[in-house]
Amino acid sequence: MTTWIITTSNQIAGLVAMADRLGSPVTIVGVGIDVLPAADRVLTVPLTEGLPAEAAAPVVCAAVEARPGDAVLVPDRAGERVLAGALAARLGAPVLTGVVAVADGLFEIDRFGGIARERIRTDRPAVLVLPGGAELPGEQAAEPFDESAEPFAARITAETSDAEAGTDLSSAKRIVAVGRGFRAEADLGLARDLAASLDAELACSRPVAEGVGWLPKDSYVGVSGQTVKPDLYVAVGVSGQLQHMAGVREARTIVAINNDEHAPIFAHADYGVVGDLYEVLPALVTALGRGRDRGRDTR
Ligand SMILES: Cc1cc2nc3c(=O)[nH]c(=O)nc-3n(C[C@H](O)[C@H](O)[C@H](O)COP(=O)(O)OP(=O)(O)OC[C@H]3O[C@@H](n4cnc5c(N)ncnc54)[C@H](O)[C@@H]3O)c2cc1C
Repeated sequence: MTTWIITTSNQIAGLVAMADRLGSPVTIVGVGIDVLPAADRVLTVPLTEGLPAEAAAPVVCAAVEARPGDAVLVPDRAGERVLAGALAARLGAPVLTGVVAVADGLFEIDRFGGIARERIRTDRPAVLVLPGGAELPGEQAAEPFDESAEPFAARITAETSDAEAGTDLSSAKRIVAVGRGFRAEADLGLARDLAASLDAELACSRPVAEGVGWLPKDSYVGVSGQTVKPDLYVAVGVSGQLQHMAGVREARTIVAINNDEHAPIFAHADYGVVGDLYEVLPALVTALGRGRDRGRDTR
């Protein structure tokens, strides 16, 4: 049996951890990347300039000779999800998301934000879409995979960059998450100040991204968004509904700031501030600044 990891970057610590649990020899297939973390076998599917990773799907499918019992691990990122779909179609394999445990070929999956757990056994390979995780050092030069399969004829014709994009929340150590407690988009500046003070990334609840569109869609945390495991998660004006908290279960410390003492978030928080975020955030940013200044004085 083999565990396959398909990736376009070295941000695969989460996948390597799952591969360790599966215990089979590991083959990493890098798409458009040729120096990868060490594994039993490391292959690269080269990408010519202007070709998006998704276009390499036919070549990636040719490279992955998965057999029943094999697991194919793919990071939960936009381009790679397309590769997961192509591989599943080619292998006749199920795509499993939310896998939390594997034992003897039995995959355990959280359902409904973790209130139920489903167990799945398959007599085919399984394609698992998982949070990629932190970056690992590139240690092994990959062998090029030479195959006659033609990539799709897609081309990158233009690129627009989003000021907020490019953050992989799944590997962030500190996160400030904003919810609908903010009255206006401009007020998110308060949360950005706090994030800057804490050297944290900015995330949000689903309505902030999908509803009012104040932050990009890949910024929201929860059962249908990102799964995160930071050391510190500061939830500001977030009510703490089950669907949101499902994405935060592995956070080490949760701090909640909410003006409703009965908000569900307080049942999940290690520390809670019952108060108006419009007063609490500026005070917190000032206090953190003072703390830093004091630290400088004593050096
Ligand atoms: C199938 C499904 C999937 C979903 N998936 C997700 C998901 O992945 N992620 C997700 O986040 N949601 C998801 N949701 C939505 C989820 O159920 C909640 O509706 C959502 O998380 C609520 O977002 P919120 O906490 O920002 O807003 P609200 O629930 O409106 O909470 C706002 C909070 O701000 C507080 N507040 C208001 N004013 C202030 C103030 N001045 N100072 C301090 N606090 C204040 C309020 O007390 C309240 O607790 C899903 C829903 C469904 C049905």
